[in-house]
Amino acid sequence: MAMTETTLLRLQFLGMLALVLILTLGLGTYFTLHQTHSYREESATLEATILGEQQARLASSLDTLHDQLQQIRASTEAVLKRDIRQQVDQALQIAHAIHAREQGRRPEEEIRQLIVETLRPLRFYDGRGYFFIDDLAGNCVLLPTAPEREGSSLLDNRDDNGHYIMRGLLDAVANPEGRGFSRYRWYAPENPQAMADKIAYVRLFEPFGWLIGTGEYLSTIERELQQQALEQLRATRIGLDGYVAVIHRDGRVLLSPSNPAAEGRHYSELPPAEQAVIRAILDASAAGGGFTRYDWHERNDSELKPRLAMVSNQEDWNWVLVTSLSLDELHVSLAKRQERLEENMRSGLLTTAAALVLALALALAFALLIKRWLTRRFDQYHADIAASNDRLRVWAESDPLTQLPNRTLLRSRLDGAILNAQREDSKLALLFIDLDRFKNINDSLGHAIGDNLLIEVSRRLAGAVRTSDTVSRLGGDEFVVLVEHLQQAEQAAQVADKLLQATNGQYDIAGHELAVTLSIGIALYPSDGSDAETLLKNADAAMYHAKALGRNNYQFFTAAMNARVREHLEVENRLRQALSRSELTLHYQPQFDLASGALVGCEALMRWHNPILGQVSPDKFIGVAEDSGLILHLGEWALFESCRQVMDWEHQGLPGLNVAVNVSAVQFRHADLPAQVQAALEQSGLPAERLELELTESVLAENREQVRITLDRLKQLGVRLAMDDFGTGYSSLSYLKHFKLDTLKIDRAFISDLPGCDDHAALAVAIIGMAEALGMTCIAEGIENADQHDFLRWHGCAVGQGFLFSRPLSAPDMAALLERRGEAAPHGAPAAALRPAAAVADRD
Ligand SMILES: Nc1nc2c(ncn2[C@@H]2O[C@H](COP(=O)(O)O[C@H]3[C@@H](O)[C@H](n4cnc5c(=O)[nH]c(N)nc54)O[C@@H]3COP(=O)(O)O)[C@@H](O)[C@H]2O)c(=O)[nH]1
Repeated sequence: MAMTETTLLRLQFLGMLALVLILTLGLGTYFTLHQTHSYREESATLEATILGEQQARLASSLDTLHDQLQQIRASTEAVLKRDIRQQVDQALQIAHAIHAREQGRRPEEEIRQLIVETLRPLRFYDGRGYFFIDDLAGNCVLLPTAPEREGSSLLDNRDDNGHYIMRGLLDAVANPEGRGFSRYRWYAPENPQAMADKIAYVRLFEPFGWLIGTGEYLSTIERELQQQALEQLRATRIGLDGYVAVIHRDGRVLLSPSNPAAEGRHYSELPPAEQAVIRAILDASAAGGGFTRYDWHERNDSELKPRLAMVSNQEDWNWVLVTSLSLDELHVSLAKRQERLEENMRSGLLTTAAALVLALALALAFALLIKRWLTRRFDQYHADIAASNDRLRVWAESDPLTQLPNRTLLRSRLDGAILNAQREDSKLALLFIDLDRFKNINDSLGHAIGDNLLIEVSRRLAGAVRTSDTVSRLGGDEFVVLVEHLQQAEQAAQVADKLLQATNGQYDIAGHELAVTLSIGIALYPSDGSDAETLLKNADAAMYHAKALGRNNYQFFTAAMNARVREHLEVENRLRQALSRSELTLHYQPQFDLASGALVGCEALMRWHNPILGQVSPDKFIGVAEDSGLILHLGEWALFESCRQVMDWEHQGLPGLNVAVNVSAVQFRHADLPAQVQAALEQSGLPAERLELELTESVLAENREQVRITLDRLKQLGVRLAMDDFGTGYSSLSYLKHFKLDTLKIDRAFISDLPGCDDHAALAVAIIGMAEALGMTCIAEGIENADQHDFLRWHGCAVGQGFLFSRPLSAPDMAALLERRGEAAPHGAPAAALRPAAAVADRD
């Protein structure tokens, strides 16, 4: 399924939305779980903290209670002593009061009896306390609990520890104050079978030498203090509903503020639930104490409520202290704090939810913004692509130098134009244009000048035709103009005329005055081709024909041109294999010293015999070889072969001979000619001064500096340089001066009508004179008759060649000639006179 941009944008938006939702849900879930988990943890911590706090409170309360009880217990003896001292002090006051009152009024014995009987009935400590009187001899005077012992000595009375009780009492008053405490053990009223610790306080009653005292059991006071302590504990509150319970280790409930009815009862008498609790408490006590939990009836409450308790032992009194708190309180406190926690969690969750909703909203807004931005970017991208496609199309379809349509666009317009012409039954013309000798300008003045010239020419071409016509550049100096909607071929000729006129003339390019002419070939649709390919090929052929006809003109395509083009192609194809198939040979045209008639050299001329084409003239194949570049191989071969051949003749004992080899402009430009020449000389052993290279003027007209460098290198090798076909081209004297050439060859065109044609005669004489003046050898080529020969010899032309003397000869014929004459000598050497009759036929 094709993915459109709208779908892409939607998908992007939905994807982003989904992502944001997933993220929001994920984060929401995470935060919720995290908060819940935190809440649970905090709640558990809180419960543990509260429990800990309560336990600490219970423990601290117990510590305080233990301290209090310890103090109470520690005060037992002091309380006892204080109390019995108060009692004895009162008894002494009474005795002294009676003695003071009755002294002198009654006999001493009566006073004694009065005091004894006054003190006898006195009771305290809930009736169990009494006063006793003993004399200093240890005899009992008053003992209300055993009157039968009164009058008897108690001096030897001992307790269960063997302590002499009476003696202890006597010791207690044996001090200046006559008072003191004495500790001993005696039968306790609650358990007459066993003795218990007792403290007595005695004071000396001097009037009768008595000691009056009383004693009290420590356990009795301690019990009282315990009772007081229990009452204090009853009033003790821990927190709101915390209280203290006391159970004796023997199982008696001593204090139960929540259930006073149970006090004084053994726990086994209580209801089973309470029994179980107390048993558990006693077990905990037996284990050293600690925290426990149980359910207990609160006062006036039938419902069992959970309590947290701490059990602790009061060892001295065999008490088990139980401080307890209602767990309800703990739960209430916990619930309150959990509520706060929950509130915090809820507000945390709400904040998280709000943040997530906000984030979601922001993300949505962001996604929308991104979508909008992307839409704009896509639009911009399309606009950019369209613009760059336009630029690309322009770039791909136009020539970068002239901005004219290039071959691609021409082809497409030509195809369209052919279709139109087919539909409309009209004609169209294709004008193939090539600048005449543009290459020379390019090579001599440089590419920048050439490019500017092309731009100017293209401007003039475009200005000369209608805007509906297409002026295109194929490359180099080739232009094609497409003219549509023609009714007659003459209209194409008019366009060609206009183009020639528009472009003909001077061009000022960077200070150079340049003259430009065009050659135009015209092909018409449908007569010269029904497709673009054919029309272009035929217009090109017509353009070549225009060139061949002297340039600066236009030619319509004809069938003959086509044949020529085909022939050109065939020659090129067959020439490619000519070297490898040894179809090429060199013929040698002898050159003679015109003054002496001596054979001085020869010109090597290429010959090609093809099995199909037969003997092909150099005029036909040299141009093709130059156009196709094959001349590079052919020329190199000719150079090596001619040097080798001349030396071969010499090695055969034939006379040494100069040899002139033609060098094409293409060869001069591209191949490393000096290196080739050096190699040919070295390989053959031919002395350099016997080799002459024939260059055409067009070679010298090209890039002067480069030409000069190559020529200098050639001169350094020692070879001779000849200017061939002099007079047909630029015939520039400056070349002769500038390049220091050795030989001037007068073109045969000027020789052929000598001596009758005055112009050519004057020209020939001028060239001969010029060569002489410049110290150059002058060679006349194409001497066909004696008049020409005489004229040239008369005017001092040094050397001549032509059919008059000999046609170009095959190597064996040349060898035969050399053998016959045996007189060949280098330039300037004396030679035998040559007779025209000695002319040798070119077997070609
Ligand atoms: N670059 C190379 N060019 C070569 C080579 N071989 C030949 N050529 C060039 O081909 C052109 C035609 O040459 P060709 O057909 O060989 O003609 C030469 C002579 O046969 C011809 N000639 C000589 N004497 C006469 C004459 O009395 N009458 C007459 N009608 N023709 C005559 O002239 C041609 C030699 O010309 P030139 O080279 O200018 O001295 C020609 O341009 C050759 O240069 C090659 O190997 N390389």
